[in-house]
Amino acid sequence: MPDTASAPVLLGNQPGSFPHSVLAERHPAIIRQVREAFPYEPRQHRALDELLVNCTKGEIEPLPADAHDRDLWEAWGVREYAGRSWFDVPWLWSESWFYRRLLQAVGYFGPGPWQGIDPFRPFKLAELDSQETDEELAALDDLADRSAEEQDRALLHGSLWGNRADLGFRLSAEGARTAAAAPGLVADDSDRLWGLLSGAGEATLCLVADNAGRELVPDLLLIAHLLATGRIGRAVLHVKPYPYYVSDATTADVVDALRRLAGGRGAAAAHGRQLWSALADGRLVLRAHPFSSAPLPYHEMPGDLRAEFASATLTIVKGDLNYRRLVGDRLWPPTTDFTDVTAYFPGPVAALRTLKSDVITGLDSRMEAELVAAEDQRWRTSGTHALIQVHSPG
Ligand SMILES: O=P(O)(O)OC[C@@]1(O)O[C@H](CO)[C@@H](O)[C@@H]1O
Repeated sequence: MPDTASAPVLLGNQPGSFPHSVLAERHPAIIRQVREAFPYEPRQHRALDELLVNCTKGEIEPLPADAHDRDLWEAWGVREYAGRSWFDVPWLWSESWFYRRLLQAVGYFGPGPWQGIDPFRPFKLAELDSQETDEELAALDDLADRSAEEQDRALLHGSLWGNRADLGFRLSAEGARTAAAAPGLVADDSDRLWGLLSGAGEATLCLVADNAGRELVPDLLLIAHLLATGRIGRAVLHVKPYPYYVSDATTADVVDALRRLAGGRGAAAAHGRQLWSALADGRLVLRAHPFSSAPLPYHEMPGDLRAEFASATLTIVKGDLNYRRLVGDRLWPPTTDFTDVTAYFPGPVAALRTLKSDVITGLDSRMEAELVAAEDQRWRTSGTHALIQVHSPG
């Protein structure tokens, strides 16, 4: 890797920085919202009080001795980070740790009556039931008359811009999405993406999902379109093994999204039924790998996941957090070569992401200059810009 190894890992310890605001403001806001959304019992309120103090002023502590994933987390960093402030360890790590600890506080991992109750479900369902979702699904009916190229583009862009629908982001950036002065799409390798899916019907697509609701629905529609047009023969959809980053998709969210599609009208319902039978006959497969919610970059992925991505024709990695994990959560110079930072990835990979954190690679210098001139550094985190980047080894 040329100038890549030296870029600093993002920490949350700089007051005024975006990572610091996530730890100091977004996490307490999430605790408040979850507490208000559920009729929790006294022990959960106590645990949430403790978490609020611990995550803003305390130190990282080992998981309880009987936690099912204690050994995993010891290996993922607790052994190294225990006793340190949440603000002084990699930001990526602290954020994942927050969601793991929040689920523990509300009894998600059990045993007990609250086992498996997703603390973010009310927010996800509200979004899935919204009028915006109705409108997006109704728009599918007009797409059938368009050219194949227009359909490809519309469904790819639906999945890409669906990434703006991120509930955690909205908690701290409400109103921040003003129209962008500089171009919306800051890097666009979509021709290369379509080249990889040129379709003998035998291709396998791995799609590493990000958010549920208004992002997952267009992700599923993209998969349905690729299967229906023979661009792929099989899709593997990677979701999170447990609720994460407020709106990240789990298996339960896939089920809700498919019920929403199949229970609708017109083209949406047809796609829903198609996906339902693709699950039944194995053309669509779900995975909830523990590493999907690990606090580590993909560079450190375990062998079984590496083998799965190696065997795929293309892996599409969705969203901001997955981008941070794909390229490494570092303050790269924006013109750092995307190919260099993803050289470790075991097969062709495409990133589809709206920009919601400081991490960025693969820009050309003119684009960077244009963005800075128009918005100073706000383009990095405002969610008004997006990218499609592809790396295909060989
Ligand atoms: O992965 P997503 O849903 O696109 O975005 C996740 C996100 O909201 O969370 C992080 C801060 O908490 C940022 O990287 C990003 O803004």
